[in-house]
Amino acid sequence: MLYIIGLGLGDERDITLRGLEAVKKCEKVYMEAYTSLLSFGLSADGLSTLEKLYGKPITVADRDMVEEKVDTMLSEAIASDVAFLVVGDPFGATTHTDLVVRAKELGVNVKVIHNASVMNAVGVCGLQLYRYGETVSIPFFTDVWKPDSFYERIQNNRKLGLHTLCLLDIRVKEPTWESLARGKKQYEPPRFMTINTAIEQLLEVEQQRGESAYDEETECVGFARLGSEDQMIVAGTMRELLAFDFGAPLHCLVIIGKTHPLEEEMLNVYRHK
Ligand SMILES: C[S@@+](CC[C@H](N)C(=O)[O-])C[C@H]1O[C@@H](n2cnc3c(N)ncnc32)[C@H](O)[C@@H]1O
Repeated sequence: MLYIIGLGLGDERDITLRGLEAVKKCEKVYMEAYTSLLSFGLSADGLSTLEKLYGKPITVADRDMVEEKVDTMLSEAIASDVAFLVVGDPFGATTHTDLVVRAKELGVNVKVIHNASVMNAVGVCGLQLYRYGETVSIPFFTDVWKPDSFYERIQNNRKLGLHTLCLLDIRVKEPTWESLARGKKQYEPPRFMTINTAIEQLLEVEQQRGESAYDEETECVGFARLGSEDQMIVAGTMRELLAFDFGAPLHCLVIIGKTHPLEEEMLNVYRHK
């Protein structure tokens, strides 16, 4: 059996009882470590906290492993119980549907154990979850690569008065261009996009497109480390949030659409002072 288990957003204690029971009976435990991270990170210490709680070693499954060596994990799950841990919910934002499809093709039984996701935790700011449009991802720009397909999506959401959740790029174990050219992979240090960088990039694209999808005065909410003890939630204009220090990752941003009075009342709790 392959158990795909959501860990929630805060720390090791956010796993559900059902999730913990499943992990405890699994012979092998993998942890997906490239689409999100727990608030205490994936440092040696962070992992050993998880390992201590579960009473067994964890294999960190990076992008290479999940994309290239997934069949090894699945063949283990034919004969024994294997856990695949995902921070947040396994089907929140990045869905691991490809893994489920591949497992089914190989005749592996799959059980999913859900948990909280960034997709619902943003509800804490008071903006109603059913008033959101398409979620967008903001990738890190380089000098020569500035993909901006998020712009139309934000524009469309805003035309309909809907809020937009912007998920911010995470670069973990990305091979450097030079190493790819040499054929021997070397990796860049991990990078997590801040709300400040996201807003800079959003405004850069608006300046180029000039279609007034949003501007410096557009109201947003910035979230850092949602679900952890020191989570930070600040509502303000893009200009205000651009200068605000949200601290350690992970960050995400909501661009506010048309609001209901009750949403406004709740947003006031988080207004930038
Ligand atoms: C692929 S999504 C998260 C998927 C995860 N499985 C889930 O359900 O939450 C990753 C992005 O969500 C945002 N994110 C995830 N956890 C967060 C948190 N605790 N606080 C703020 N943003 C978070 C960040 O922008 C991050 O780059």
